[in-house]
Amino acid sequence: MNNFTLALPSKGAIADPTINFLSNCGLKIVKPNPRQYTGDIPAIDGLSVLFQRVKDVAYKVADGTAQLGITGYDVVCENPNDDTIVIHDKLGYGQCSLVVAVPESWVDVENMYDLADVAIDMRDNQRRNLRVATTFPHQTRQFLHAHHIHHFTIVKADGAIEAAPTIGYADMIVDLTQTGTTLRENHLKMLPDGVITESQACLIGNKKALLSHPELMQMTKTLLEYIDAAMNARKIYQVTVDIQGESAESIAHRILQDNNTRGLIGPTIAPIYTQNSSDKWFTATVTVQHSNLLAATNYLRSIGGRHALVMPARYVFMESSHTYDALEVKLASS
Ligand SMILES: Nc1ncnc2c1ncn2[C@@H]1O[C@H](COP(=O)(O)OP(=O)(O)OP(=O)(O)O)[C@@H](O)[C@H]1O
Ligand SMILES: O=P(O)(O)OC[C@H]1O[C@H](OP(=O)(O)OP(=O)(O)O)[C@H](O)[C@@H]1O
Repeated sequence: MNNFTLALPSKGAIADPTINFLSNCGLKIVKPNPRQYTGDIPAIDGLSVLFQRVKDVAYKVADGTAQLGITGYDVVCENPNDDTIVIHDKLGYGQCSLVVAVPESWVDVENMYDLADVAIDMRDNQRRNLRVATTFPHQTRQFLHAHHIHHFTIVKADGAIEAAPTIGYADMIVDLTQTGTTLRENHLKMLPDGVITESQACLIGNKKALLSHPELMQMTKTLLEYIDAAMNARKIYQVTVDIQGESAESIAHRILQDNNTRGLIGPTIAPIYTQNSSDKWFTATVTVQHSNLLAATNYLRSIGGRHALVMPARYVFMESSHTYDALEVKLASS
């Protein structure tokens, strides 16, 4: 089989979470040597792993060196490329936002309209542009233009962007934030309407490679089957209760009365063979959404359910991988 490459982050905020995420999906990565930048996923024959910086993951997928990659959605938005397709935009970790932040001392600046006034004021009264420090110039330009701010200069900086206004080489910043701590500690405030991109880890692919290699599509399908099934499972529990009743049908009827206990299709009910054969006991199994677990358990109690045994699901395979189905549609229309 052809060898294809999945590029993964080698360092930074989403490096370890990516390894853990894939491992939780049943896609453990085997790295023969911790110092090497390559690895394998034994569950998918013919797919190698290449560890790269988050930005390089995006570049390598765009130029086809890697056919698949996991990186931050913020990075993908910053480097738009016609050859890159976003296959899954919410892998559920690495959440952060790219935001506009100004010094806390700018008490009159509460939103993007106020910021537009500041830019005009600087231009008219100080004869200079608003200086914006960022490593995301593309999204910053687009966002500021969309908010009618045109008199600005991007100051490229490599790290510690948050210090730029204090040091004095920029007036304000555009950077990633997660908890907001770094902004606060640097006496900056984000503007409530200044969220440019909501980001999390995403799976991307090289469009041309996907369109021209059926074996790569097959590998991507396997990858997505595992990812979808593991992500579906996070929301679902299997609940089993013992319950007395005249018949399996009468118990099923009671269970089906409540939205929270209807499960994916309906309950499974089986007889329990007790020592006292005059008692008619059954065991009923239903799948329950995580958010409805307590409500479902309480309903089962209210109809006579006892001894609720709750098991987390490991995988929930639906009739097909919805993400793979969506990829086929996107590729067909591209
Ligand atoms: N709190 C966070 N702060 C920054 N990035 C985060 C955070 N949480 C998740 N991320 C994700 O992790 C990525 C940052 O990874 P990393 O720290 O390796 O980037 P970097 O510092 O720009 O890398 P490099 O120094 O190699 O250029 C972001 O692009 C984003 O998608
Ligand atoms: O809102 P917070 O939770 O404080 O997180 C935001 C900070 O985290 C990131 O830096 P990181 O520590 O990843 O290092 P970096 O500056 O090298 O990217 C980011 O660049 C911010 O500085």
